[in-house]
Amino acid sequence: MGLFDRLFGKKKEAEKVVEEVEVKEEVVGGKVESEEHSDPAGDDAFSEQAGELLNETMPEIIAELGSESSPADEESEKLQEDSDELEEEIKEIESSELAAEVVSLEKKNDEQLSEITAVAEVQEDKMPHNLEEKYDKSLEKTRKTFGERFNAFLANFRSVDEEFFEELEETLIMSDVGVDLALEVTEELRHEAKLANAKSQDALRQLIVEKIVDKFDDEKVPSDLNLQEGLTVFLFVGVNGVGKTTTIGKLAHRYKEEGKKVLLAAADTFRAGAIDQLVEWGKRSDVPVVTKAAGADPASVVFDAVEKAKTENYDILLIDTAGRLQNKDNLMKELEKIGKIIKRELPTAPHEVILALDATTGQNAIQQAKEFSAVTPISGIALTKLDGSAKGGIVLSIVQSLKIPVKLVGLGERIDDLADFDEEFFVRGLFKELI
Ligand SMILES: Nc1nc2c(ncn2[C@@H]2O[C@H](COP(=O)(O)OP(=O)(O)OP(=O)(O)O)[C@@H](O)[C@H]2O)c(=O)[nH]1
Repeated sequence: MGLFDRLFGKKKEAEKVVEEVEVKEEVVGGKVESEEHSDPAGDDAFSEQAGELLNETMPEIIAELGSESSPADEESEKLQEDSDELEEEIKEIESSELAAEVVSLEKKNDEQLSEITAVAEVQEDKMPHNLEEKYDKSLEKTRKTFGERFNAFLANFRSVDEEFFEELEETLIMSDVGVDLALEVTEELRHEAKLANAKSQDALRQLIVEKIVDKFDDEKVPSDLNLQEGLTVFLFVGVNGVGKTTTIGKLAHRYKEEGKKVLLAAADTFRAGAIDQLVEWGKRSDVPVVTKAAGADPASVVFDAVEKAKTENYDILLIDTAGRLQNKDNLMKELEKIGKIIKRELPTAPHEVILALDATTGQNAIQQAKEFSAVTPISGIALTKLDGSAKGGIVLSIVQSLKIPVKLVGLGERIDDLADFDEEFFVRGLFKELI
């Protein structure tokens, strides 16, 4: 292969042909030119010669151009092969890099998983494992606020005088124990020689807490739920958002777990969302829910539910109602109608009318309790969200001023975060750091 070919490859073949032809033409031309003057008659012969020459060389050139195994092709094939090899190599590198990346991602994933597991284990360790621990944990916020307020009051203590009692009264009211209880406790302490003789903050603290606990104990009303041998009907009332539906769901789960036959009734037909929410809780606890479309008469839902509960031998019927306090007359009429229907079907029912109150709302909850009590007799209170509240002291206030027992407490959002009220766990959880 000549230098030209090696340098410029097949692409230059055509140019080569053209050049060769030109060179030949030049030669031919030269002859023409040189013989033009001496032998014009030789032109034809020369043209003939040129033609012959062209005829001889062209097929060769064309053949060479058309040949499949031209050096240019070989070069190109080689290049192609090289490029294919390179591509293969790149692919190999890429796939090995990818594999390495996959391995490193998997490793990262494993590390993250084990981190999550470790965190979950720590959380699980922190989770209260028995009821007392649950109370203790739920009352953390209340205990802290209560304790801080109380200790701040005692830190200012100089002597047990009138100013001291006024401050004590104020501190107790601020701590959500309720005005009545605060006044009573303070009044009784005024006349106790023990307090007047107390010399240290610790002694004072102990005496005051003792007095609050004793008063609470004196006033307390039985807090056991009124369960029947046969069907027990619970009617739940309370304003929106206090945790009424959640409490029903948790209670459904509890009784279902105990092997009881449980039925729910969505008599809060005021909002479609409320019906859906109860249906959802029904699914979670695997218990049926009697429903009607939003806007239907709540009393008709109650009627269907009591009928079903009776004829199909249910043990527990939990009825959710709408708690519209905005219009007390309507609420009263609605609850009266529901009550009448229940009584007509089952004269001893409802066995419990539970008012759900949100512990985080403090004195507002007491106000709600007063308003509901004026509309319908309340047999017990479900105090929800005790775990998120710093105002758990209202339990004392509820018992003291309303004389309605707190029967259930919500200690979290999980399905099993509902407990019967336990006075001892509550008092210990509330005051343990003060004694
Ligand atoms: N932390 C905590 N959250 C609770 C508790 N009880 C209920 N909740 C939450 O409070 C919110 C309101 O609860 P619901 O059961 O929907 O309240 P409701 O009174 O039925 O409200 P409506 O359905 O609007 O009538 C939800 O996010 C619940 O998860 C509790 O004991 N602790």
